[in-house]
Parts: sequence; structure tokens; C-alpha cells
Amino acid sequence: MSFYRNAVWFVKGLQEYTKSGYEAAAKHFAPADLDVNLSGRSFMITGANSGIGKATAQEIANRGGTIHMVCRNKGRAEAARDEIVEQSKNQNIHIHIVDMSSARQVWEFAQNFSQSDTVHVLINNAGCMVNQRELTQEGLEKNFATNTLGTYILTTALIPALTNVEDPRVVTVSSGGMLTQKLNVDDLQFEKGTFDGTMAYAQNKVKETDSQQHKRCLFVCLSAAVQTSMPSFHAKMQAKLRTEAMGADTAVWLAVSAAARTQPSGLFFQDRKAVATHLPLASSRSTPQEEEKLMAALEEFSLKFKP
Ligand SMILES: NC(=O)c1ccc[n+]([C@@H]2O[C@H](COP(=O)([O-])OP(=O)(O)OC[C@H]3O[C@@H](n4cnc5c(N)ncnc54)[C@H](O)[C@@H]3O)[C@@H](O)[C@H]2O)c1
Repeated sequence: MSFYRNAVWFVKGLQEYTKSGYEAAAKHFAPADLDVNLSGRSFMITGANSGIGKATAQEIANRGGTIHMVCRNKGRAEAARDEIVEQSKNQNIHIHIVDMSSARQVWEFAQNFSQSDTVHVLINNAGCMVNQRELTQEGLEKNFATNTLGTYILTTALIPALTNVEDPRVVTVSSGGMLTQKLNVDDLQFEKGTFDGTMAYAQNKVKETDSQQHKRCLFVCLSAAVQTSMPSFHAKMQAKLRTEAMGADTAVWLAVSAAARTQPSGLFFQDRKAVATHLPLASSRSTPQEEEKLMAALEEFSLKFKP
């Protein structure tokens, strides 16, 4: 079954996830959707110093939104902020240094932020694909800690900051890669079998998506930012890859447009359209019991690190 899923996904990916796939989809976009003034609205973006996160931050800053960049590295965050400010002339760009793979740090940051501030839109964008099995200082497998648990804790702990603001939104950047996997709740940290970073990443994205079901999810595909995690793939596909701005387009649309506000929560978007979360005949659908088990497991993990 996984061979079937990979083959169908590959063909679909070449048609839809590439630059030409974006250009075909963009013919149906309503350009006025992004013609908005965001002054007075605030946006928290994780991993906002590079790739899709930075492109998203730039688009929002250009429209006057206040940005909270949640980044791991101070130097890289400051350099990205300077560029965003220079291009947008928007000074309301704030940096918060948080390692999303540290459950404790994520809790502390989100709880402190929620006590003193509000945010209109959370964009869960930070993500990694670590190709060797590696543990964090808290003893968690690094892909799981960053992509799944960090996202879960940040979203949960920020609920107070997102409550009582007008039109709150949560956008989580998933991946088309998740379509190749069926949710496996029994081995969240990839302790069994041979470790495969690409598979671990895709599993994380299934879990990230399933655990964010009440929010708006989207997936973006094959932008230039895969250079570090998948260098040989990047080299072969370079000409076909989307630009970072193309990768960011649906995140921006979900975060700012009035059109996205009319969509029900919990959907999965590709190029400004809600799409299926499973490939046809792929037997990858999880049962309600499996989803409940995932939520219970994430809650239990998260509470272990709650200050
Ligand atoms: N580029 C693609 O083709 C593609 C495809 C599908 C999904 N995505 C998703 O898009 C999102 C953005 O990725 P990208 O492609 O722009 O790559 P990227 O590597 O440029 O961006 C990831 C960002 O997350 C940050 N990050 C990683 N680990 C972190 C940690 N522990 N703490 C804080 N920040 C951390 C990185 O510093 C970086 O800024 C990710 O969630 C990724 O899974 C990307």
C-alpha cells in the first residue's frame, strides 16, 4: 500500500505541487482577496526568519500587520527582521527567541505571552526534517518534538491570547508529503524499526494536521526551501520548484483574506482551495479512536513539560 501511495503522490506532486501547478491554480485566484489593510491586527509566525515563514511575514508586514516572529536563532531572526522592515517600512516586527523543539520553552513563552498580549492569527510554520534519529535535551525525538509537540503546545497555550480578539485564526503549515502516510499513534517517537527522516517528517505532518483539526490547516508544496533537508531532490527538481512566495501564498490567504474567513475550520488547503486529506483508495484514513488516542497522547506528553 505504501508503494501505491508513493506512486500516486509522486504523479500528483509533479502536476500540482510544482511551480507550473501553482501557476495553473493561480489563474483562478481572486487578486482582490489579498488587497487588505492589516494595521491593528497581529500575527505570530513560527520559523519566520527563512523560507515560507519569512515570505509570509513579508507579505503581512507589507499590508501593515504587526508581526511576532518566533525564531530559534537571534542573529538570523534579526537579519530577517531588518530585511522585512526595510522592504515594508513597517516597524511593528517583534522577535521572540524560542526553540520549538523544547516543550518547556514553548510552554513558558506562550504562557508569558498570553498573560500580557493578544494575537489575532497564529501561523504554525516552523518545521524540520532531521534525517538521523536525534533526541532533544528533554529526551524527545527531534522531528516529533518540533513538528508535532511544539506546534500542539504553542497552539494550546496561546488559546487565551487568541480569545476575545476579533476574527482569531490558526493556520498550520502542513505538507503534501503527509498524504503518503497513515497515522501511526503507537510509535510517536520512531523507536521501532529503521529510522527514516522523510517518513518521520510525513508522519509528523499527519499528526500535526490531525491534532489541529478544529483550526485551519493548509499544505504548501515543494518550494525552494527544501534545499537543506533534501539536497539531492532539490538539485534534480530545482527548475520545477515553487518560489518561497508561491509556497507562502495559501498561508497568507488563509491568514488575511475575508474569503478564507467564510471557510469552515479544520480543512486542508492547497492553492487557496480546500482539498482531500487522503489519496483515493490509499487506506490512510484514521479512525476516530486513533485520532482520540493521538490527542490524548499529545496532551499527556505536553503536560509532562508544563511549568
Ligand atoms: N519547502 C517545501 O517544499 C515545503 C513543503 C511542504 C511543507 N513545508 C513546510 O513549510 C514549513 C516551512 O518550511 P520551509 O520549507 O520554509 O523551510 P525552512 O527550513 O526555510 O523553514 C523552517 C523554519 O522553521 C524554523 N525551525 C526549525 N526548527 C525550529 C525550532 N526547533 N525552533 C524554532 N524554529 C525552528 C527554521 O529555523 C526555519 O526558519 C515547514 O513546516 C515545512 O514542513 C515546506
